[in-house]
Amino acid sequence: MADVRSTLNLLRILEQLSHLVLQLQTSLPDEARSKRWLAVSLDSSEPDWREWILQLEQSAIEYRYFYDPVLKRHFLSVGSLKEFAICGENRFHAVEQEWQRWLRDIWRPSNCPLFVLPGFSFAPRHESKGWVGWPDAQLVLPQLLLMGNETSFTAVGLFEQQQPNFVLSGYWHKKPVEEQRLTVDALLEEFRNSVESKNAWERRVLHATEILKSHGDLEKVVLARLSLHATETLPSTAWKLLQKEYPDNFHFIFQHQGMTWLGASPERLLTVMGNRFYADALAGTERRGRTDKEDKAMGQALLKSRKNRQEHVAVVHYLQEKIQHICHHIQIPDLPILKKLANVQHLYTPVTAELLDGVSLADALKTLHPTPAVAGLPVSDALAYIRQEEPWARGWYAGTLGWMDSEGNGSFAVALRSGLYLHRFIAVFAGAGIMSDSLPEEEWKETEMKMLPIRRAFGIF
Ligand SMILES: C=C(O[C@H]1C=CC=C(C(=O)O)[C@@H]1O)C(=O)O
Repeated sequence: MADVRSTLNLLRILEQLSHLVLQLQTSLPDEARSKRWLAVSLDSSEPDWREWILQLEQSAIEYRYFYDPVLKRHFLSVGSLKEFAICGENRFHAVEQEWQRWLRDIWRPSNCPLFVLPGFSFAPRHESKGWVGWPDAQLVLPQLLLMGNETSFTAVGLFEQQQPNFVLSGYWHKKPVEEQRLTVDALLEEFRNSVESKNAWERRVLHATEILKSHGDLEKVVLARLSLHATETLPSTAWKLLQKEYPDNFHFIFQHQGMTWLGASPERLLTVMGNRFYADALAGTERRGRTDKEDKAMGQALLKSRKNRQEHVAVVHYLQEKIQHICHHIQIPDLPILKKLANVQHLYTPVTAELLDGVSLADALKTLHPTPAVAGLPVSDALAYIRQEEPWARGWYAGTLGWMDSEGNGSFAVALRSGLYLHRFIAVFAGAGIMSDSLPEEEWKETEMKMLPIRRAFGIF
């Protein structure tokens, strides 16, 4: 009976919020009457994130979920009152401005928090090809927001002032609409045609090393690949496994037009909290050892590996150079440490700083995304190389997504160790940083290791 209880739980929360808003409407201050939306919140205990996601997956209501391991906080955004999608270079600022516009049209009591979960692709699309149905950036104003930890949560309901009844319940048991199948089928076909053989991908790596050796501007390029698998596992089940195996990663599930984009990323792009700024440099990879002794030895070897250290230092320098335009009081440790995940270990350097006055979250996102860890160095040359040489569109793989609140705070992860679920298929993505001395076979193995978490979570061995 767990299902029924949880279904009722979410609906009951919405019902309570709906009663609150009806009460509020009788005593609204004048300035509230001209606003389009009203928001109300309630605090409660015993959140059931897992059951809620399971229930949402079985409904036709689109939702977005993000877990921030630094704050140890879950964010869930359910349904959609309004959507904003945009393509092009100006996407970060366009999203921020749209959010500000929406905020000006929402009236809420002073203690009612608000946030959204925006998502951005790897790079603005230059042609219309690839990832049909997915814009370069997307923002949704949900009907219901839930945020909290394992023991308590805050629920926020958003309602049209003119029509404050909640709209979700009617959709609860609906099946996904048929038109979405066309987009899903088109994307599946695109991915089928994008899968490369081991030989073909290694040829691409070899070609990149030749370019890198030719002493042009390009120092490093990240080459990615995808694999496509039939699966009987549902995203909510995969997510549960990922949460168990990778509790310290950023977890995300973004539903869009009947598709589910999900992952468990080790890499934070940035966090902004007031004027505090945090970012991670993550580049350089080795597998985990089979015993403690082997694992330690492999970690030490990674710390000493010339190729990996070079790759890592280049990312750190890049970050340092970039953020000095938006930050001061920058603190970066001299040496990387190891970030150990269940299947791989990475070289990792945490970066902290203070934002300069007047710098917004969108400024910071635009400054840092995409990083050399997912593009290469220099970033603009690497992007040009990827655009020309990568035979498929990355879409939202290696993009960025996270949460953003009404005060301009937010935290964004790089969408790695990720996959797109399309009606019983999972497309899995991974890339590897290619330097002039990279060995194609080793890089292939590295992408296989990086694909393992998503493949395993979907029952693919
Ligand atoms: C591009 C990916 O990983 C990046 C992040 C960490 C380490 C990386 C590396 O060692 O190549 C990559 O730069 C991926 O997971 O698809």
